[in-house]
Amino acid sequence: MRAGTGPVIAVVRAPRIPDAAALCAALAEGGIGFTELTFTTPDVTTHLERAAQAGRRVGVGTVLTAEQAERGIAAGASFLVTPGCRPEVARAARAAGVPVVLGALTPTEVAHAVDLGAAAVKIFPARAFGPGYFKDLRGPYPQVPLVASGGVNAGNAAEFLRQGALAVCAGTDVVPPEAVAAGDWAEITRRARAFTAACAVRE
Ligand SMILES: O=C(O)C(=O)C[C@H](O)[C@H](O)COP(=O)(O)O
Repeated sequence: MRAGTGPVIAVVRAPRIPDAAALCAALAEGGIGFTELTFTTPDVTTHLERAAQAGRRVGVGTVLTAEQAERGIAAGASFLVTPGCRPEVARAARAAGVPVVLGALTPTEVAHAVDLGAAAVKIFPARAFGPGYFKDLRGPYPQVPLVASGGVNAGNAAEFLRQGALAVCAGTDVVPPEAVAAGDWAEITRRARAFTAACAVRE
């Protein structure tokens, strides 16, 4: 995958999800095929099951422990995401053969995440250093798939991709907690469409 063509992952951090399958369908309608539900949502495993059974590509994020990793995988998560480098989560993912995206911020943490077997490294919070930081990281780490997460929106996503992120995470810009809780799927499709349209980087 070359820079600028990567997928978008919607990160859902909502207090309530009325219908996870409908939520994923609304995102897919707007061009976002990957959804990350997070452990800060109550009953996240129930939502994972519902979305996975509907055939959606759904993963689980904010995974901090091996126990959470195992529960997420059992519920149908096809990928795991952590906010920081978590060796026990990496081990559980490897044991189950499920890809894990480990969070990192500094160059040292990026190396640690790679050593732990990360399928990709999530630079979080990406807003802290901005898009130019991805260009800096790609110097020493040209082969490491970097994902921008935290503060990415329709206004800056293309720049993160242009500067070297292979994928971007869309959180509150695409899935505002209140729209999710209200089951406003039309609004979420509209936001997903605006985000993916803004990501269409042409080089
Ligand atoms: O859990 C993850 O995977 C995260 O990366 C943490 C953040 O919740 C997301 O990155 C969304 O952040 P915003 O787009 O700023 O709303």
